[in-house]
Amino acid sequence: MVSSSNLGFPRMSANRELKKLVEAYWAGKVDHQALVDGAKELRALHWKIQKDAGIEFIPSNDYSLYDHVLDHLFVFGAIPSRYANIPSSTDKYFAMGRGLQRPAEGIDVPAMEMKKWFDTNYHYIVGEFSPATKFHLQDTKPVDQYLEAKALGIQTRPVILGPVSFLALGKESSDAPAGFDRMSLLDSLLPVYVELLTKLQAAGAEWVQVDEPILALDRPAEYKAYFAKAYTTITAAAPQLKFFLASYFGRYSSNLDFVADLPIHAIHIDAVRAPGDVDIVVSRVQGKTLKVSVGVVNGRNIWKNNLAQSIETVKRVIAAVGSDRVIVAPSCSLLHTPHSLASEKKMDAQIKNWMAFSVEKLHEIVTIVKAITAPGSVDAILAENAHAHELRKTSPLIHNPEVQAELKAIVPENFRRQSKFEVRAQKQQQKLNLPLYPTTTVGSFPQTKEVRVARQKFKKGETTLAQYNEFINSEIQKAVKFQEEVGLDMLVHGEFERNDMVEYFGENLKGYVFSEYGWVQSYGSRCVKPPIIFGDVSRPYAMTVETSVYAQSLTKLPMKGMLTGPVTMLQWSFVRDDQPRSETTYQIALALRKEVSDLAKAGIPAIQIDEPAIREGLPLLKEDQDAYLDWAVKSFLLATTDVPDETQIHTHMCYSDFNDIFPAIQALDADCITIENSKSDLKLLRAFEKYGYTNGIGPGLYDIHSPRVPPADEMKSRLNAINKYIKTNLLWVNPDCGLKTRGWTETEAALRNMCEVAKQARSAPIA
Ligand SMILES: CN1c2c(nc(N)[nH]c2=O)NC[C@@H]1CNc1ccc(C(=O)N[C@@H](CCC(=O)N[C@@H](CCC(=O)N[C@@H](CCC(=O)O)C(=O)O)C(=O)O)C(=O)O)cc1
Ligand SMILES: N[C@@H](CCS)C(=O)O
Ligand SMILES: [Zn+2]
Repeated sequence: MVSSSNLGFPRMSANRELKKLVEAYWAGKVDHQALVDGAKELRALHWKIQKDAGIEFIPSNDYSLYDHVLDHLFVFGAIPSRYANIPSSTDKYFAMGRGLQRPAEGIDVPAMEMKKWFDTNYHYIVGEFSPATKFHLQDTKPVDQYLEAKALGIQTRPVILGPVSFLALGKESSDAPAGFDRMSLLDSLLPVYVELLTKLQAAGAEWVQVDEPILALDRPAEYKAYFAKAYTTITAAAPQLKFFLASYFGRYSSNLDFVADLPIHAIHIDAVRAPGDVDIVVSRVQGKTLKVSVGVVNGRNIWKNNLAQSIETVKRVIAAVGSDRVIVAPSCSLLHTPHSLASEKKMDAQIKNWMAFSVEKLHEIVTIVKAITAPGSVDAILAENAHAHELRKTSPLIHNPEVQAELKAIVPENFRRQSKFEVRAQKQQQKLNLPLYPTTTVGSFPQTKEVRVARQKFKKGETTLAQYNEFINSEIQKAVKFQEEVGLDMLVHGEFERNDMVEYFGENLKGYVFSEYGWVQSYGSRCVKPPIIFGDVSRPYAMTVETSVYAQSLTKLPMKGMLTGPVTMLQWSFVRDDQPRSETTYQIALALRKEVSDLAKAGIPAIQIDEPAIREGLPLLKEDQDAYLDWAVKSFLLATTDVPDETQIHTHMCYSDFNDIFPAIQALDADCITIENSKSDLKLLRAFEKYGYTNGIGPGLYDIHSPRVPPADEMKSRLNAINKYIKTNLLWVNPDCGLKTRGWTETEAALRNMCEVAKQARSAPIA
């Protein structure tokens, strides 16, 4: 009989309980036992939600206090030596994720690198591997959490990151010898997987979900052998366990040639991103016994499933392989969608009726199964679902003829600045008169509790708009004064008025709605609340001009306006699924073009249009990438080119590997790009040199995700290293990213060090 399954449940819970718990632990407000007990309670609640919804295959070990890749590094003992002398195991775990500075104990370790999890806004911790890496099972979290659920009467399917993805998603550590390939560690890693799987088998697990999302990427030929070796070894070692292999976020593509022949018991298809894979996989598994998990419910978006369509897809698979071999599932883990719609009391009821968050998605999965196993039993739900889809399709809320007309009127000149960079740079320097190694920041200053509480009070109606604005203006005044004092050359207003760099604009643009509780984990305890694009996007009023003009009025130094770029606005929102992503992005770009132009007209000399998500949005398979880069670059250009040469356009990118999109970065033609760099081991800079990047560039001098204050010497040697690759006249000095997650004390110490480093560099500039 066809069965229902989930691949992973969001960890934060309905009101970000996990975030609050972990942060309370870090702040010393609760002890270790409270952390352990609190997390256990949340897991129990989440298992119960899934069981009550009627899900048969419920995941365990999908839960994590920080990140599931970090959990695996910890479980397999892949802990870099710099963390060795942190005595407590929990502190060590968190230090790997976020760094730790305890001068009294002689502890000062930066965090490990974070990277985007495929094309999502979730960040994972990047493993570091060298010939010295010695794997051992140093923690049994997957077994412990399986037993925890079992004790509650819930048989779960533990989720583990597969051995090939585990290594592939890491990197060679900086002390690894040249030519060392981390995949060569597979042989020494497999025995530890075997040990873990044997323990899971002994504990009573029937199935294990092995995630190998690396299969959604183009893989070199060697991967066939890696997978064959890994899966022959681990399946043979735990013969009573059934292996559910999951890849998601895209097509198996040519990887299917070897995946279908692995000795596994079920294979998952992301039927939302890769609908074509359904028939391809089905034909490849004909004559075999393995089950097919059909991921028809979208784990990456919040729209209601088209149940009739999904039922048809599942029935097609059943017809081909038989109902006993079919599993209905979300397309990927539900980690990337918010907890439940039930908490949303303020959202427009019509639009809310088009949506499903994680809990509702579980019910969709079960409804699809019931529609097949007990025909007629869910007819009312199916009718309601069809009606909601019909209403959405024909809703006047969605379409705006003015926006459509503006899109049609775009001409090629709208994608070009007036002059080339060299000409613009001269005019800008005449106006700005910046020193060599000009210092700046990426935009945000600490979003303190005070700022957030002030916004919360205003939103609740406890303070007036005038009071809120007065508060924000006083924060801007403090930030401007602070920047002048520490010696920065180009200032920012600090982004205090923004809850988030995307959500804020979503709240101001037409065509968007936003949720109250639609939180999604971004990294560690940090969450984002992606706004929801439901219709044509337009700008009803200038969104940032007043604030930037106010900030500029407080100083003689140049002020940088601050906007979020069109691709990032798209990528970090839940987007409409009824038109191509490119079309939605052009709509956002048109709205931003008006804002950029208004800022320039208001006398703001520099405008930064952040595009941190441009690399994240890159399609996973090479054959799809050029088309994306074409519209992504054009969208940025559309947003940024309606300004005179004298206006300096900045952009900013972070937390991705940018090497493979270099030509596109150059094509953005920004006057300056500030880019996350401090943990990139100079790889990024080599690419800037290799591709002969011609415009201004500010590679980050320090990591901003850790409370650790970078010593001046550390930044000085980083700047010297950078200067070997980037010409001095193009070089800017700045942190990796915005400072919103930092406190003022460490921000001041770090920026003072940074400005001092720039000052010293000016006294002996490298030609
Ligand atoms: C640059 N990054 C961003 C990404 N995606 C985005 N959408 N935005 C980004 O900035 N992706 C890549 C990186 C990820 N980095 C970060 C960095 C920091 C955060 C973060 O700090 N998130 C906050 C939530 C931010 C927010 O929306 N705050 C609201 C609501 C505040 C709140 O919780 N209020 C409390 C009351 C106040 C209090 O007691 O503190 C409440 O409602 O209970 C606001 O400021 O108004 C986080 O806390 O996780 C995310 C990604
Ligand atoms: N301007 C934003 C960019 C973050 S990627 C900030 O400073 O927070
Ligand atoms: Zn950034």
